[in-house]
Amino acid sequence: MRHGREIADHVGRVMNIVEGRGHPLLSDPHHERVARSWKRSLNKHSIDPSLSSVPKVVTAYELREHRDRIETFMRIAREGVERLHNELLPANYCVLLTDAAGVTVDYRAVPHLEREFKDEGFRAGTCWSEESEGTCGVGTTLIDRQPTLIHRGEHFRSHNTQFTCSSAPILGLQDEPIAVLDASALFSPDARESQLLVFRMVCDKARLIEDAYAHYSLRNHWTLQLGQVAEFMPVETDYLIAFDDDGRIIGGNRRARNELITHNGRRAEFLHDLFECSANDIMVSAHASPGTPFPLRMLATGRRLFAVLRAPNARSPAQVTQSKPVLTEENATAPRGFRHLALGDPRVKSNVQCAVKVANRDIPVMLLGETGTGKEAFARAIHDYSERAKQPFVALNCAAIPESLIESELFGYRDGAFTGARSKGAKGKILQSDGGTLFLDEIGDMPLSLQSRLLRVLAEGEVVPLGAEQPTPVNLHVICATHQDLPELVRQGRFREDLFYRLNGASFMLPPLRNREDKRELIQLVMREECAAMGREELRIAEDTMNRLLAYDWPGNIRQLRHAIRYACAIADGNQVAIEHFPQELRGSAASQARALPQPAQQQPPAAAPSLPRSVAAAPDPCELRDGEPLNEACLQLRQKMLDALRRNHWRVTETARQLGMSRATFYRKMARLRIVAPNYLDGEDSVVGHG
Ligand SMILES: Nc1ncnc2c1ncn2[C@@H]1O[C@H](COP(=O)(O)OP(=O)(O)OP(=O)(O)O)[C@@H](O)[C@H]1O
Repeated sequence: MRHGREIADHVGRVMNIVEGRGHPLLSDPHHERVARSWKRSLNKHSIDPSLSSVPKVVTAYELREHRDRIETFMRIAREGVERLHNELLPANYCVLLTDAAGVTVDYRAVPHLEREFKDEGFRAGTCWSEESEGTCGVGTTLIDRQPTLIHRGEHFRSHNTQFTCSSAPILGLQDEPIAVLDASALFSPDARESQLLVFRMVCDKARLIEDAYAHYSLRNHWTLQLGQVAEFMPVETDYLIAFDDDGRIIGGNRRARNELITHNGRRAEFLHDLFECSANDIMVSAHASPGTPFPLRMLATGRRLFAVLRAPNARSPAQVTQSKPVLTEENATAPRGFRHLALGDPRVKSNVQCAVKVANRDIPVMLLGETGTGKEAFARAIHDYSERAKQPFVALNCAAIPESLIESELFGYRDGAFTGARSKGAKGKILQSDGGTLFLDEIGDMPLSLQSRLLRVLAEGEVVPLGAEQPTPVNLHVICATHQDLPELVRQGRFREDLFYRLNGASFMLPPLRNREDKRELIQLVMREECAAMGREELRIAEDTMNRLLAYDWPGNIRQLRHAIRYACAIADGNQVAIEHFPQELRGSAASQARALPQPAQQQPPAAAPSLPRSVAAAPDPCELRDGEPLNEACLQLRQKMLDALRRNHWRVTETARQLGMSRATFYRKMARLRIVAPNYLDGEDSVVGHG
């Protein structure tokens, strides 16, 4: 109950302001806002400032209607409201969430003060709009769409002049108010400053809820989550930007709308209007290291941010095929999942066109091509495009693990199936990929004895783990890959013919890098990815270096390209990557190949220093090959011998070279000449390709 004297003083202050007799507080922008609100309350809403009745409460039926209208939002907001309530409870603040009409749809009381708050009108259903209450935290926030602290005598109605209310708006994607979050206390110190911390807490929680709802509202689009510090990205969204398959900006959270998307009064339409790269580049960077923040630079300001890309929530395959294909350049017509692979090479393009047709037909796929041509990347793209995308993609490289282990790796085993088995058994790769895709790399290295067991899995859709008696049903899409000539292995009796036909539902030959027509685009793309990963976006490839990279024959294909570029980017000091920054085998070879390229005399690169001991380098080599020349019979035999020995030794080069009576350097040189590259390009002391 307010005393008559207090009410009279309050009304006197209000009238002084409203009737323009001034007040010292008016110099402050906050008090200017309060004054404007007081004027609205009196002149527009015709509210009596002396009124001391409790606020209006809507009926239970009306409250249900108010809640129903924002049911989903309330579900998302609940966590934020709860957290604020828990934080402020010890200080005797109640927390409320109102809708855009100012009606309290969610209310958290202070248990030991519940009656007092209720008597003053704090409860579910109370309407705190400015039209009803005059100046108050919620009402003035809704009108100004700004966080507002209305402290004690700043309220308009005398009934509310003991309260302190910190309120913050929660806006939708079009800046329309959805709700207001508010924390109020019945009693507080006189000084307004005593409330600034609570005010800050309310603003932060309102932002948290608004961002969570923006994430939800934009879930069916591509979204970029952006932040200033990579390490903060997983826990806090600074900016959120959504875009469509064309790279056109759909919207974003409030900070992104105000600070990024609209700059100097102009609204960016596409991602490339905003960043120094295209949507295509962003897709590629994100694909290279899923879930890891990658750097992006703002076009207008040069400011660097970190980004994480999130794919749209699952769309039906029909929607995916109808959705306009992404991006601007060569790959504009490639379907989702394949865009980073198809950069303009006609063979890759036709592979992609065919792959999308079989992706959802459960037709086994066989991928052929030299090592490092991107067979696994292609297999993943098929999986990502297919309806199985949300299920596991499980890969097994049959050449990379000893024969004796393939069986348990693939089929799994029950507890105690063999000596050394883990006591709880293990789910093999086949069962791990149940519902998804099993990628069998280097299928030509699958031991004959296991080929028949694999055939049974494919034919009968069930697997019997080692030591188990009963088969377990399994549903998987098998994609296999090999760089070997499988029909030849079939002829030699090393690969089962029936398994070959079972696996070969649709086959795709991935071209070697040296024959790809989009070699330049691939080099640029890998360069961008590697630079982004190192945070060295300023690095560029000099044109003469590019020519030499284009002329090199890349026996290890895209894998070798990626490693070479990664190495060069790490070595280069300035802004340019030059040929001397690349690994030795590339410098030597590129130098000789580049001689054929027409180059202005002054741009001739310096001859690369020979890397091999003179005696070895000078020795006549029966396997000396010119660019693109097929391997002759002698070379093929030596290649097979080296490959067999490498596999026996699990690709340990030093050991293999020793067994074959060659120095390590000679062995490396022959590997390069004979286009042998390890299935997994190992790093470290025994790396199969030495740099330097
Ligand atoms: N289109 C592409 N664009 C960029 N990078 C690619 C592309 N295709 C493959 N890569 C990269 O090349 C490397 C080798 O790719 P992947 O493992 O798919 O080749 P592979 O043919 O399966 O090799 P292997 O036969 O030795 O198993 C990986 O680092 C991959 O990221």
